[in-house]
Amino acid sequence: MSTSVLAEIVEGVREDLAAREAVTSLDELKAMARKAPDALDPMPAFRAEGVSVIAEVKRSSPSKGALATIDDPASLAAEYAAGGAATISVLTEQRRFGGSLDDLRAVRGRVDVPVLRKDFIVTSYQLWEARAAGADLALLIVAALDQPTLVGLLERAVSIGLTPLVEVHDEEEVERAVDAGATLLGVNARNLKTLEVDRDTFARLAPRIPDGVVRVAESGVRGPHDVFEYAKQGADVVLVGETLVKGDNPREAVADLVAAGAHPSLKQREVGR
Ligand SMILES: O=C(O)c1ccccc1NCC(=O)[C@H](O)[C@H](O)COP(=O)(O)O
Repeated sequence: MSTSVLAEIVEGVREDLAAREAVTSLDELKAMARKAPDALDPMPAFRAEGVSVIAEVKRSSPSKGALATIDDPASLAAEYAAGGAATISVLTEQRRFGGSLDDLRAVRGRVDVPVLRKDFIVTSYQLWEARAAGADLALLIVAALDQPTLVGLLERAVSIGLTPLVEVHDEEEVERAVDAGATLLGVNARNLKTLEVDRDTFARLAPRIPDGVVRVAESGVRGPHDVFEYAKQGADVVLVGETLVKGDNPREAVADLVAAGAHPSLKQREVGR
């Protein structure tokens, strides 16, 4: 994917957003968000012993096309939670990932753990939408935002109770995320130009993330071995999509990842806490 494909995705997101804005005003959305149950804080679990797992509801992707037929996202999320997932990520982008806010609402209605809105968020309207749908976290992708917009969205997210997960792909973006005040920082191993996954990206960038910032390793986790490796490199959290939706026992698959991240030999690792 070239950067222009990211721009293409964001263009589609903006078109879909304009259609929703024509139906629901920002004031109406804010009123709905204020009626939502208080947001859950994912950070205590992320800072606890062992590596936390964010398990993703992912129907399809630009890199792989259709991944799985997910008839009941809430049941899938419930299986993830039963396996020990600390947070459920729901891809809500429709055109390339086949997701929706309906998926997020369904998941929210079923699980007790925090829920992440995973999307290409470019305006505060989408943050209010996330909160109104019951999300507890929202993704902010540094590559999709200029610095003032990143700072503004991060502050807005926090002010309405959402925990922002700030996603980076390279050294410069780490600096921008930290300058913006990120406390939960995701290193995505998927290169946005080629769509290829390079699992060494996390090891390269992790030393640049200050202590106290929670480090999330995103993308390309094939199984327990990758969780173990990311943990050794300092990951506090892993975010896993494809491997879980393509497997036949999501509860067991999540439990295996959680167990790998809690391996006794990891006790001495340095973590960004
Ligand atoms: O998954 C893609 O192809 C993709 C392409 C362009 C931008 C984002 C993309 N994925 C979003 C994600 O960050 C992943 O869904 C998430 O990290 C889980 O990755 P994986 O475990 O490799 O499915």
